[in-house]
Amino acid sequence: MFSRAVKPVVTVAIQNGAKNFSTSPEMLFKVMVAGAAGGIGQPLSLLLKQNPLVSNLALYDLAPVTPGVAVDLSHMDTPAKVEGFQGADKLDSAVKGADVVVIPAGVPRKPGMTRDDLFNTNASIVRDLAECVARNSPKAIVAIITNPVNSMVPIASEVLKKAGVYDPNRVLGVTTLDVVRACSFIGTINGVDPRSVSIPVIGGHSGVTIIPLLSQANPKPKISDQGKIEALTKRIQEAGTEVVKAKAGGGSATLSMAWAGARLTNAILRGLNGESNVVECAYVKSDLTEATYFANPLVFGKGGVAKNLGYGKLNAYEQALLKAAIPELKKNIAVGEKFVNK
Ligand SMILES: NC(=O)C1=CN([C@@H]2O[C@H](COP(=O)(O)OP(=O)(O)OC[C@H]3O[C@@H](n4cnc5c(N)ncnc54)[C@H](O)[C@@H]3O)[C@@H](O)[C@H]2O)C=CC1
Ligand SMILES: O=C([O-])CC(=O)C(=O)O
Repeated sequence: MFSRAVKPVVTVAIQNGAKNFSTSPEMLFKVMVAGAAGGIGQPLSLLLKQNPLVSNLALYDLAPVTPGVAVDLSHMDTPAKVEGFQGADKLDSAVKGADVVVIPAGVPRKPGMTRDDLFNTNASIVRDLAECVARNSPKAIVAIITNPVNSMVPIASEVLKKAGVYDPNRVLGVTTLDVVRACSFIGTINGVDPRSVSIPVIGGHSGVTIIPLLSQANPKPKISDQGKIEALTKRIQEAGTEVVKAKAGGGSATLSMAWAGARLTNAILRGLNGESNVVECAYVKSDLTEATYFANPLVFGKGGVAKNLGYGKLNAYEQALLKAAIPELKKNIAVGEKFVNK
């Protein structure tokens, strides 16, 4: 049975996707990965096994290879204790005591599909996982990677609401890959290290709902004309499809997603650990726009989302992008809520 470890204060360096930084971990946390044997789940678990804030890594999946993935990772000479949980009858034990539940369980796209085409298969997977969180670890922070993210977060939220344990600060949709891509593309354009780039990407995680705020990028992309700004925006919005096409039927982004997922999980853990000024974008319950869930920069703290930083000033082009995104987001949210409340 898991019990949370408390470690003496030491200074360690953590590789956080974009940035190197130091922290003093006092608390260590249990992270559960649902879908841990998959294309995202395996490299995500590999990255989480290296995180000094993780004491216990629970790897849950339906796939028969799951116990083997856990044994494989357990041989890494890092402190996190790894346990594998294969099959639905092991789900409750996997979730029990989890501080963070990361969900990349579900089917990915093939060429020609939209993320919404995954709804019918993935909705019940996320619903069942959220029910398990409500039963076993209602205070866990739930980070949902499974697509369509715009609808999956409302599903998990409605399930937790029904169970009477919903805390909007603890349920997030993972949009970090959009930020990672924007930083990567701007880094290339500007000829700088992409780790030195920061940019908010707001809205949601599909097509027109992905809104990179290039006007707020630091440094700004070295592009003079509006046509090129629009082309870069489009590339970020369609980057998932770029990978789906390149993999030609072999799935969607897995490695860059694992990197992005590890980055967001690390931000969540740093917040839980009491570090201040930990900021990442994620898709959460929101009253900033007419869409009741919305992604933008958030401060993470001991209870998950500590502060919503909003999205600042948009230029005319970005305002038009936002206008186009809202009806789509509202539709995606309604579909998710209806699935639980039908
Ligand atoms: N939020 C984002 O930015 C991104 C989201 N995704 C999404 O992540 C999801 C996973 O993608 P991949 O890892 O490439 O797929 P995959 O098919 O390689 O892996 C999915 C894993 O989930 C497992 N699984 C299925 N049903 C399950 C259940 N009920 N409980 C536990 N595990 C279950 C499968 O056995 C498999 O191991 C997809 O829905 C994909 O669209 C992918 C890339 C980026
Ligand atoms: O495009 C997909 O289906 C997977 C995904 O969400 C992404 O890569 O952004």
